[in-house]
Amino acid sequence: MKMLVSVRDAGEALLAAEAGADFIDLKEPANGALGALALPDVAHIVSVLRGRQPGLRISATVGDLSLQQADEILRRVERVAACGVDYVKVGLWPEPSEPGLASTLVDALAACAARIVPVFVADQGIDLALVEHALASGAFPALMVDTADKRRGSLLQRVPLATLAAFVATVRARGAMAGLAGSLRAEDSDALRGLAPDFAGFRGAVTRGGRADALDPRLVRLLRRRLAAGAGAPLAAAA
Ligand SMILES: O=C[C@H](O)COP(=O)(O)O
Repeated sequence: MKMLVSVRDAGEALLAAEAGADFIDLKEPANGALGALALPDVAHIVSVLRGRQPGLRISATVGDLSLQQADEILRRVERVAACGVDYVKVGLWPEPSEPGLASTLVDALAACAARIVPVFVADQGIDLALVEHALASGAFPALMVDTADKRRGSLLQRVPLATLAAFVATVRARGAMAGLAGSLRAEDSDALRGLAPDFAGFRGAVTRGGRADALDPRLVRLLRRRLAAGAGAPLAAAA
């Protein structure tokens, strides 16, 4: 299982890469689950990483935007992609009062030239029909799950494991990568290995004082070991 780590600047990006992150995800964690960085900052981090860690895959987000802001999302997709990232992450926030909006946005994203990773915001569960709809386009290299409310615990406690397993199986069956995130902790490693997504994403778990705090590379290394190893890799190793 690969590891995605969210970072807010070039210093954190290099620390995360050196500590074993496979995907470097550019975002401002203080601005929400998919908080966006300023475009010049995204371009700067990309150029630093390409110079020092050329093989690394880099994603960046368009920000926490609702489904009603589809035009703004599409504009930002183009601008973020132009910064040179490999993937642009776009959140799909549930909108029960307007059920067609999400699939309309998915269709518009599928038509974009950029490599987009739709992120299913799963605080109220996962719409597996929408997942299937996104996969049917064949346009997305990866699909992710994440949570918006970071105070309410790990994704693995908030969404039934059977639903997460169905998400992973459905995505992988169509040849895309499946990613899981949402306040995941080192303690979730065993369950994550059982679910076997292509990658798991972290921010809060690689900080000491909450996801807006600075990244601690020792925690990235700990997670790297816990995700790779069987049960029993010592939790205290990063202390
Ligand atoms: O993309 C992944 C997220 O940044 C994960 O953040 P989190 O671990 O604080 O939920």
